[in-house]
Amino acid sequence: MLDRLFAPTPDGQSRPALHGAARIGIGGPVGSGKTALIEQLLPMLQARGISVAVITNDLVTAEDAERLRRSGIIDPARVLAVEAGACPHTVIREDPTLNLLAADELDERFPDVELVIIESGGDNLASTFSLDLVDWWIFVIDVAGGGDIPRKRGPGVLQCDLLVVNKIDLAPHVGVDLAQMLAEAEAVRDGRPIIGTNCRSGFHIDAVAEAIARAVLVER
Ligand SMILES: Nc1nc2c(ncn2[C@@H]2O[C@H](COP(=O)(O)OP(=O)(O)OP(=O)(O)O)[C@@H](O)[C@H]2O)c(=O)[nH]1
Repeated sequence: MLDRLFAPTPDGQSRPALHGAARIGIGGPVGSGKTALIEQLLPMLQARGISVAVITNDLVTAEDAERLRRSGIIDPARVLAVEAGACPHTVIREDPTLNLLAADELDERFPDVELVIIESGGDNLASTFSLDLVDWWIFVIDVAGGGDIPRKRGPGVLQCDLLVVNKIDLAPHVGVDLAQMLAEAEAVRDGRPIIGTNCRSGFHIDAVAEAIARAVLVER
């Protein structure tokens, strides 16, 4: 099993993880590519020898969990679904009990699991993760949502540990100046990490996997 590192926080401090596997969050607006990012990340993380499990959050269905279970890229038993039944951010921020219980269940069922990925239901730019739930979190926005998203300074964009700007392949089709969008994202985040990805082709997913490994796992 991997030794755990202390997860770096936005203020540069480190805090100990009190549970078994490292827990990371993936949030962002509806349709930005959160599930697609997980589908790309899983084989890459597994290829590094990292034992992974996933928790998905949907409003009233288990659609994202079913999609991952059917994908063949992960043991279906390692995918748990939380049905939020309310605004998705409620169960990742205000009261993450359901997700904490699901993560504890995965720790118990699969003692070898080193990384639990918690995908939030699609939300708005204000959604953020409680640090009681995750050690580190990614916010996914996409180019087709508009080049002005970073300028809106949503808490998700500002506070996440890693901002993923997805669907960069669509920039020319939706009239977005990608270089400007990335520069504005960098400016509002005071230089904290941003990665532009294409979750259909897999472009730059290796950089996301590397960022996860560096943040919450001993590199391998
Ligand atoms: N062109 C392009 N399409 C993408 C990319 N990433 C995801 N998509 C497509 O965008 C759509 C939404 O992707 P999902 O992964 O379902 O998005 P999501 O954020 O999980 O959606 P919700 O769970 O409903 O919030 C799907 O049709 C994907 O195929 C990308 O990088 N480029």
